[in-house]
Amino acid sequence: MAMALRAASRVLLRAGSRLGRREAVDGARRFANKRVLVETEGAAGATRIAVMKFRNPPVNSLSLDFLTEFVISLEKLENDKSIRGVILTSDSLKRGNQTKVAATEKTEEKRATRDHGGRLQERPGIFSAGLDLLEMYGRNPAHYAEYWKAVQELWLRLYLSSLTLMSAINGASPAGGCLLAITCDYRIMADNPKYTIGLNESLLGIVAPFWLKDNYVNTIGHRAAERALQLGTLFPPAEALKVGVVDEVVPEDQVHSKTLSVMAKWLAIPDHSRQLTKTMMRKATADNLIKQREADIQNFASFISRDSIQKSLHMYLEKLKHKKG
Ligand SMILES: CCCCCCC/C=C/C(=O)SCCNC(=O)CCNC(=O)[C@H](O)C(C)(C)COP(=O)(O)OP(=O)(O)OC[C@H]1O[C@@H](n2cnc3c(N)ncnc32)[C@H](O)[C@@H]1OP(=O)(O)O
Repeated sequence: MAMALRAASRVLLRAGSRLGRREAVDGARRFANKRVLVETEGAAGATRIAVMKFRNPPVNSLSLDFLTEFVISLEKLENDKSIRGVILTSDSLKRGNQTKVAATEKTEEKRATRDHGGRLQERPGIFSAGLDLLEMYGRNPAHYAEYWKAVQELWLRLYLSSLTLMSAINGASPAGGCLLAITCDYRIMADNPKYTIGLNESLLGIVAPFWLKDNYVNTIGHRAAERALQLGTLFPPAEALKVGVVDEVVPEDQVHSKTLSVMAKWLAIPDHSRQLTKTMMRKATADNLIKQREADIQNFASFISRDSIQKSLHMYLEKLKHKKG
C-alpha cells in the first residue's frame, strides 16, 4: 500500500513538472496548472502560506483532470517545508469590483445572465459544483473506477494533510464542493444568501459514500448529519454556521483577509502538537476507507452503472440544462 502510494506520487510529480509552470510575481511565488492556480505568500526562509485557487470553468466541477492537478499541487505544497498553511478558494468569476481571472469571454457570457433590459448580470460565484456529473454519466465501469479512485485520493490527501487547511468559501458549494470544505481545519463562508453548502446527493438519486458521511458526522454531529443527508439539505450561510458546516460567515469582500488572519492564529501553534492532534482526531475515519478502498471503488462503479442511477443522473442533468429560462 505504502509502495503503491509512493509510486503514484512519483507519477503525479513527474506529470506535475510537465504540466506546471513557475512564475515570480511581485515577490510572491506562484505555480499553475491549467485548472489550479497556487500563489504563495511570505518571505523566503520564513513561514509561508499558499492560496490554491480553483479555475475549472464554468462551475469548478471536480473533473478527473481537475482532481489530478489538485493532487499534484497539494503534493508540491506538502513537500515544500516552508509552507505550513493552505487556503482553498475559487478563482471563478466574482461580482462587483473583484477581478475575473479564469474566464474566457465565452465563459463569462455563460457565467452571466441577462436582466429584463437585456444587460448582462453576473451570476453568483461558485466555490465548486462538486463531482463532475459527466464523469459519472454515460461512461463505462472502468472509467467510473478510475474516477472514483481519484476522488478517494483527493479526499484522503486533504483529510490527512499535515498542513493547516482552510477554505475561503466564495460561492456555491454543493456535494463535492462541500467535501472540499469539510476536509479543512477551518471554513469561512461569504455572507451571500445565494451561496449554499451541503451534501445534496440524495436529491440526485445517489448516496454519499460512507467516508464522506463520516466526515460530515465528525463536522456537524450525528443527528444533524442524518437529517441533512436524507433531505440533501443545501444550507445558506447563516444556517450553515448554525449547524456547524462552516465556522464563520463574513461579508463577501472580507473572506480572504479574514481567512488570512485566522490562519495566522493557527500557525502560532507548534506544528508537531497540532499535527499529532489532527491525526489523533482523523486517523480512524481515514483508516476506515484505506482498509477497503478497492471494495469502495467496485461498489461505486457498480452502483453508478445501474440503469436506475444513470436515469436519475440524466434527469438531473436535464433539469440543470433547462433551468435557464
Ligand atoms: C456508492 C455511490 C456513491 C455516489 C456518490 C457520489 C457523490 C457525489 C457527489 C457530487 O458532488 S454530485 C454533484 C453534485 N452537484 C450538484 O448538484 C451541483 C449542480 N449544479 C448546480 O446546482 C449549479 O450548476 C450551480 C453550481 C449552483 C451553478 O449554477 P449556475 O446557474 O451558475 O450554472 P448552471 O447553468 O447550472 O451550470 C453551468 C453549466 O455547468 C454544468 N454543471 C453544473 N454542475 C455540474 C456538475 N456538478 N458536473 C458537471 N457539470 C455541471 C451545467 O449542466 C451547465 O452546463 P451547460 O448546460 O451550460 O452545458
